[in-house]
This record gives sequence, C-alpha cells and structure tokens, in this order.
Amino acid sequence: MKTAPTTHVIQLGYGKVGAPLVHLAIENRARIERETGVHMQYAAVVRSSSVALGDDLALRAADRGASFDEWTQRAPGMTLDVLDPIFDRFGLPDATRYVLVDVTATAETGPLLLEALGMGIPVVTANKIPLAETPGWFEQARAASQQASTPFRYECTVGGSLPVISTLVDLMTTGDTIQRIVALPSSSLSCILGGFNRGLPLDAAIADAMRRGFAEPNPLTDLAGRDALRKIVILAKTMGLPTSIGDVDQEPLLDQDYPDFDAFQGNGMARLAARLTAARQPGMVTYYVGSTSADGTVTLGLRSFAQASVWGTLEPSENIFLFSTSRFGDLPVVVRGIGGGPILTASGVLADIIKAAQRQI
Ligand SMILES: NC(=O)C1=CN([C@@H]2O[C@H](COP(=O)(O)OP(=O)(O)OC[C@H]3O[C@@H](n4cnc5c(N)ncnc54)[C@H](OP(=O)(O)O)[C@@H]3O)[C@@H](O)[C@H]2O)C=CC1
Ligand SMILES: N[C@@H](CC=O)C(=O)O
Repeated sequence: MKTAPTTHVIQLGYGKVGAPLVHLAIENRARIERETGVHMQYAAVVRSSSVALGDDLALRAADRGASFDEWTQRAPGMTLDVLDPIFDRFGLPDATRYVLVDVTATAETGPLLLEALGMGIPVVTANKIPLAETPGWFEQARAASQQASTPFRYECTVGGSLPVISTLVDLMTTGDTIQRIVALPSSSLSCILGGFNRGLPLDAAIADAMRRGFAEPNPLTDLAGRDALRKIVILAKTMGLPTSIGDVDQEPLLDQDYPDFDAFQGNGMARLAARLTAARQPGMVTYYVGSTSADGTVTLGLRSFAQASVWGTLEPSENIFLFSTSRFGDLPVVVRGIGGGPILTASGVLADIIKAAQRQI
C-alpha cells in the first residue's frame, strides 16, 4: 500500500485553543489519514519563550492532559531562527512538507507567517491581529499565497469554526456579487449582550463569556469591540475592499479606554450596564453588529432588532452572518451557530490544517 507523505505541523501557541488542538489532532490522526489521506505529525509546538520539538512530545502531552514539561528555551524574537532547530531535525521545507499554524494572539508572528508563505510553507491561522491590524499584511499574505499556490487559510479568524470565510470565498469565486454582509461576529459580545437581553446582570454575563473561553487574553479587547472590529475588517478585506481598521465607522461600546480589566470593573461596568439598559426597547433585542458593503462602507455598533426577527432567536454566544448577494436576491445566505470557544475553534483550525496539507488554497 502507498504510504501518505507526512505533513509536519509547526504550531505557534499552546493556550486555550492551542492545547485542545494538539489533543484533537493526535486523537483523530488515524481517522484523518484514513478519510483524507493526510498523515500528520507534530514537528514542534512553540510558545512565547519555549519550544517542544517532536511528535512524541506532543503525544505525551495529549496523554497527560493540557501540560507537558519538556519545553526548552527557544531563540528570542519571531524570525526564521525559531524554525531552524525544526528544519535541522525534520529537513528543509523544499524536501519536507510543513504546515505552520498560528494560535497565538499577537502581532509578533506576522513577519514569520509571511516568510513561511514566501518559502512555500502553507499557513493556517486563527490569530486575527496580523490580518486586521498590520497595514498591508493581509494583502501580502494573499498575494504570496496566490503567486505560488501556497495555502493560506484563516477560516477561524471569523466566526470560530463556522464556515464563514469559505462561504464568502465560494460565493465570490463562483461569480456571485456580494452586496452586503451583516454580522454579529463576536462570541463574547453575543454571550454578554444575549445574556443581558435575557435579564442576566452584566457582570455575570461577562463572567460567563470568560468562563466559556470566548474572551481574548485581555477581555477588554472583546468588551471594547476591538475583536469584533478585527473580524469585520477581515470580512471586508476578503471581499476585496481596501478597508483598514481606521476606515471602519465604529460606535465605541465603552465610554473610555481602560488600562486593564480590573480598572473597568466597578464604574466602567456600571456605566456599560446603564448604557445597555438605556438601549433596551420593548419587543427588541440589542447586539453589537457589523456590516460591510460593496460600496466600501464598513460599520460597527449597537443595533436593535425586533424580537420576532432572526435576531430574536439567537442563543447567547451564537454568531450570525447574513450575506446579501446578487444571485440570492432578497433572501440572504445565513451562517449562524456557536462557532467560538476553545474546542470548537480548535476543531476548525484542525479542519484548515487538513485542507492546507491537501494544498487547498
Ligand atoms: N477562544 C475563541 O473562541 C477563539 C479564539 N481565536 C483566536 O485564537 C487565538 C488563541 O487564543 P487563546 O488560545 O485564547 O490565547 P491564549 O492567550 O490562551 O494563548 C496564546 C498562546 O500564544 C503563545 N504566544 C504568545 N506570544 C507568542 C509568540 N511570540 N510566539 C509563540 N507563541 C506565543 C502563548 O505562549 P505562552 O504559553 O508561553 O504564554 C500562548 O501559548 C487568538 O488569536 C484568538 O483570537 C479565534 C477564534 C475563536
Ligand atoms: N474573543 C473572540 C474569540 C473568537 O474569535 C470572540 O469573542 O468572538
């Protein structure tokens, strides 16, 4: 029987999403190979200052739960030096198949991901920051991917594991024209405002979003709408719009910048609760909603919808994306569901790794 070539996974990040990702990949390895022909091994897991090399380590990590202690100090910075020990051990990328996976929450990985794409190494990312916040990054990544047919997959940057980017790309590549996307893209804000809409106190709704793993490492990123903003920018860029983060007409959710979450608790929390209470109207639900239109208008802010509309049927933490297109006419294509959270996001990243290993762009 012909043996499938091995795809070596280099994973940046081993946090709330990264840890379950290793587990899912290892647990489902035989099934993945049987059903897709992709034989996957871990080459390395890289953290902020340490690295664990080799599939055997990843295997033992999966056996032992979420932590393993065989991390060694890694080269500082985020340049190709970080990957050198991996290439020394498993071979150079021209002779070895790799997929580079970013499940960190930092801009630091951006240059390395671009270098990898330039070397023909497929990139999978759930990290929105380089795509949305680093000027020109998304356009460079997409060009590098298209020029050499190197997969660049970022499904989980928007809507977690929901098929949002793939739906958008499929609509566009088959010649449909996207007129407008309206979206509730933040799982945290859906959880928080959905809970609040149903009468949960704001602090309890925020605690729920954090407990369920929706929040970013700094939860103020979600509460200030920055994470939702990143997602709307990624949708707009995927539509082919030249949108930068500063171009979005954003209604801020918080009354001021807070240095950290502790500083927000207390007065900040009370002021946000008062604002959301004031926005309440009988028979309506209020969410933090983004939209991106073909004419280049991109907006984000609090919007109220009739309880009797699809918005009134959303469960707290559900995302919804409504794509209005020329072909679909009056009835938009709708993608909705709970896509965020560590396990679901990890499953979406794993699906992207398999597609990248199959060279799906
Ligand atoms: N939670 C969710 O529902 C979803 C999350 N995402 C995205 O997934 C990503 C990961 O989120 P989450 O797991 O919660 O984040 P965590 O903060 O839990 O984990 C981040 C990981 O990145 C590592 N890291 C930080 N800087 C570097 C660096 N320079 N090089 C290598 N590793 C680094 C950290 O290392 P160390 O362990 O040393 O601290 C940590 O392991 C984020 O970008 C998030 O937006 C996307 C969709 C949904
Ligand atoms: N913090 C994000 C996680 C997924 O991207 C969110 O709340 O949606």
